[in-house]
Amino acid sequence: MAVKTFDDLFAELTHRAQTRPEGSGTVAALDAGVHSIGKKVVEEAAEVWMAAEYESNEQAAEEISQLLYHLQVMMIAKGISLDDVYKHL
Ligand SMILES: N=c1c2ncn([C@@H]3O[C@H](COP(=O)(O)OP(=O)(O)OP(=O)(O)O)[C@@H](O)[C@H]3O)c2ncn1[C@@H]1O[C@H](COP(=O)(O)O)[C@@H](O)[C@H]1O
Repeated sequence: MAVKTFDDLFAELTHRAQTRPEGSGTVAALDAGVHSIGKKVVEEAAEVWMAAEYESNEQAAEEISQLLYHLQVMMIAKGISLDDVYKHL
């Protein structure tokens, strides 16, 4: 099976937001709102930092994946598209 890319995850989360399947953590996070998502972004960013300093690269990579997930949830909550972000890269 091919690995999931950043764009694949964004498409998946956008679909979750539109279809609102029961039990989706993404739907729950979106319903909780920007303030709550923002706290998760900061929490995961701190976990990335700590894992990078004190844990293995594998553990750091996992924390980075979680940070990317929460950043995408924030983008969807705010109506920010991939292109809105990419144009600044
Ligand atoms: N990639 C992720 C992903 N990365 C991180 N997370 C969430 O981010 C949180 C990470 O939390 P931690 O590991 O720090 O553990 P924690 O602090 O104890 O977690 P909480 O108590 O805060 O929930 C968890 O709540 C995870 O559910 C993710 N949740 C979902 N996805 C993917 O998003 C897609 C949609 O998921 P659902 O909306 O849940 O169906 C699926 O492909 C999932 O694999």
